Formats: sequence, structure tokens, C-alpha cells
Amino acid sequence: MRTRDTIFALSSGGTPSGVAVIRVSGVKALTIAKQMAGDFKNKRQMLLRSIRSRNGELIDKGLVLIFPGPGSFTGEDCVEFQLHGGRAVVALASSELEALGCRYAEAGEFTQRAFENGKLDLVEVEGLGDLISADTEMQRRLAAEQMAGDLSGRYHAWAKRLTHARAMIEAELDFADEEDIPGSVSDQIWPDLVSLRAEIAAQIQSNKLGQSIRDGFKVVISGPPNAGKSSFLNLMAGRDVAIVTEVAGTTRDIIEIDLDIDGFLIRLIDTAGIRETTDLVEQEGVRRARAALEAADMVLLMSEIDSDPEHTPEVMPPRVIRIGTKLDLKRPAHPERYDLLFSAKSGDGLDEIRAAILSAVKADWESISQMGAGRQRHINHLREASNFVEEALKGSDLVIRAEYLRLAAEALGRITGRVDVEDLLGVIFSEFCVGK
Ligand SMILES: Nc1nc2c(c(=O)[nH]1)N(C=O)[C@@H](CNc1ccc(C(=O)N[C@@H](CCC(=O)O)C(=O)O)cc1)CN2
Ligand SMILES: Nc1nc2c(ncn2[C@@H]2O[C@H](COP(=O)(O)OP(=O)(O)OP(=O)(O)O)[C@@H](O)[C@H]2O)c(=O)[nH]1
Repeated sequence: MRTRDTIFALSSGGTPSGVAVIRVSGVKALTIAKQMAGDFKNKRQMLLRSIRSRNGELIDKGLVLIFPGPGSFTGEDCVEFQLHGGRAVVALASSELEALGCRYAEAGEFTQRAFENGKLDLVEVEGLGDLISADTEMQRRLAAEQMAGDLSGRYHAWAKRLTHARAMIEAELDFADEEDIPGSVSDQIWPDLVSLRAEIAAQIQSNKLGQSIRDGFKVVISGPPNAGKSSFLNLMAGRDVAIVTEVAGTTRDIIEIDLDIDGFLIRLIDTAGIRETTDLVEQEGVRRARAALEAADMVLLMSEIDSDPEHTPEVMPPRVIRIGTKLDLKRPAHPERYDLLFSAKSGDGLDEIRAAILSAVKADWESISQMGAGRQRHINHLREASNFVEEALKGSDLVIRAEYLRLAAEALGRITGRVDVEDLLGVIFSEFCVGK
């Protein structure tokens, strides 16, 4: 392990607060603990101590906990001071730590050290980051599983199967002339690779759904001017809003708000209608509206009940709900034109629209067997891996097929950031007992 700066940070929230947790990590951590709070016999045991500055001044009476490396979050020696969360307490403790040779940590630096020391892989690091920024229950669930290593384990198991398959091929190539090796060992591996390819495809799919958990299930509101789109948006925002953000950078042509509906992040997007126009600003609005429709998971097509059937946008996601608006003004003469009816004035129909959105999200979610990270990075590497497996399955020359399998395993290794240097021979010998 490299010798690096000893870093510290206020790991709890802002001050003042009831308790402030200051974490210290690095080679000086244990000496600092001793200097400020006395000797520690037991690691990982909280002790109530007087915490003092170099001149003996009492900073605070608080809890202190030591984690000698490598048995710590970062893998380095760590100490935690749990102090009273007053501003002056934290300020004095911080300046004392600086005087003792620590520096304030940069964003993510503890986690970076944990990664470098092999405590977390990249997938777990991403999960940890997502967990800290999770706003909705589903985001939390996805992130917590990823942080705990469930997803890493799956990628790892796949890489192992690829390595095993290569070992079989190597064995056949190297020892084909020896009597103890059954004729075509490698024949046994292809069925497993066919199923591996299917598992990777399923994972790519669940990754896409993971994106709608992380970034929001995108519901675009579309329809002619005056249909009541904005009134609907406002009503939804007033009711369900956990986080209301009008996404920066969008102009008045597109309004997005984030809602938390039963733990799912729903992004409602109110667009300018798509129409022919020569006005440049309006054209940009139309371009954005079209882009929003292309990226949408669902469209709410709103029009005033019994108004002339309006244009339908040319790009449409698979899920469209046709909504007749201003139900308080009239009942529809052609109810078959609408999936749902709604009045912003009375609120009638709002619960049904909400339920329709929720059931679409849930249907997506229940269609997958395992969580996906919801990151393009994973999808890209999974596609690479899948293509290499495909090539290996199609090929005929064993040497080339084995090379494709190596490339597939490497693509998976890039997801976790740990491309293993596998010991092929080790696998061969343990499985075949060739060493007679
Ligand atoms: N007070 C406090 N609470 C906290 C943290 C912390 O650093 N301090 N955490 C910070 O993120 C999270 C807990 N995560 C942790 C992860 C690993 C280890 C750790 O000591 N790992 C060792 C030993 C493992 C074991 O004994 O089972 C290791 O991995 O070797 C500690 C905390 C959330 N709560
Ligand atoms: N009676 C009645 N009037 C409504 C209802 N919903 C909207 N309106 C009225 O219809 C007009 C248009 O409503 P908006 O919500 O601005 O419609 P919009 O589709 O967003 O219109 P644009 O922004 O032009 O695209 C406003 O005067 C609203 O008060 C409703 O449910 N009942």
C-alpha cells in the first residue's frame, strides 16, 4: 500500500447538528487518536473520551473508535471522532487535525481509497454513490443491492464461467493426444455459453429498466394548445411532489417535474406541441418536444373531450394513454376515443391517471428477474461481452474461439474494474488432474 496523506472529513451533515462524525484515514490516524484521546486497547470499540488539543485544552467529550487497517472502510488505519455537532467544536477539532498533519479530504476520496485497496469494486462504488443520492425508495433499493455486491457477484460468476470454458479448450488443445483426456472436452462448454449469452441479454434489459429507476420513468404530456396539459401537471405536482425541479437549461417550451409516486421516480414532461413552424425559437421547442417523445416511456395524449380529433405525434413510445379533458364541462359523445377521462377543475380522473402510470412502471419492473444498474457503462460492456460470446459460438477454430472468450471475460472485468489475471493452468489442473 502506498503511503499517502492522512485525510479527514466531517462525514455527517452540516453543523450545527446533534452529533458530528469526523472520519480520519491514513498512516497517521492511530497516532492522532492516541494523541487526542489517549490509548486504545481494543479496536472497533466505541469509547467515551475527553478529546484534547496539543496544549491540553478540552475540545469536547465524545466517542472515539479506531479501525486499524486493513480492517476498515478505506483499508487504511482509520479513526472516528463522534463529537457534539456545534460549529466551534467541529472547527477546533478540524484545525487540530490539520496541525497534526492531516488534510481535508476531497469529494469521494475515502471511497477512492477503498477502491484502490480492493475494499470495493467499481460497481459497488457506483452503488454507494447512488445510495447517497437516492431520493426514492426504489432508487435506494437498487443502489443498496449494488453497493452490497450482488451485481458484482453476478458479473464475477459470468467471468468465471468464461474462464472455465477457456480452460476446457486449452485442455483439449494441449492434451488432446493424451489418453486420459476425453476426446472433445470443449463440446461440453457450448450449451453453457448459449445460456450465458441469454443471461447477459436479460441483464442488458434490466439495466435499461434500472435507468428508469435511477433517472426517472419518463411520462410525456402531449396534446393541442389549451387541452389542459399544464393544469394537469400542476395538479400532479401539488399532490405527489417530493422533489420539484424545473430542469435547468430547458426554456418555457419544455417543463419537467420529478414526482415520487409510491417510491418510483416519475419525470413528467410537458412539451410544446409538434407542429410545422418557421419561427426559429419555436422550431427548437418542437425539436425538443420530439426528442422528449423519442425518449419517453409513456405518453399521455390529452385533448378536450369531443374536440376535433387532433394530430397524433409521429413518434410514439409503446405506451400511450388517451385522455379526454375538462370532464366537468361535458360527457364524451364518443367514449371509445379515450382510455381515461379527467377534469383538472374537479380532480376527477386524477387517481386513475396516477394509477395507470404506476401500473406501467410496476409492470416493467416486475418483468425482470434481477436488478440492473441502470448505467450506460454497464450496458456497453455487456454488449461487448455478448458480442464476443456470439463470435466464440459461431467460430470453428478453437484457438480463435478461446480468444473471443478471453475478450468477453475482459469486457465483464471492465465493469467491475478488476480484470483478473486468471490462472488458466490452475483451473485446468484442478479440474482435470492432468498431473499424473
Ligand atoms: N460511524 C460510521 N457509520 C457508518 C460508516 C462509517 O464509516 N462510520 N460507513 C461508511 O461508509 C457505513 C458503513 N460501512 C462500513 C463498511 C466497512 C467497514 C469496515 O470496517 N470494514 C472492514 C471490516 C469488516 C468487518 O469487520 O466485517 C473491512 O472491510 O475489512 C466499516 C463501515 C455506514 N455507517
Ligand atoms: N372547465 C375546465 N377548464 C379547464 C380544465 N383544465 C384546464 N382548463 C382551462 O383550460 C385553459 C387551458 O388550460 P392549460 O392547462 O393551460 O392548457 P394547456 O394544454 O397547458 O395549454 P397550452 O399551454 O396552451 O398548451 C385554461 O383556461 C384552464 O383554466 C378543466 O378540467 N375544466
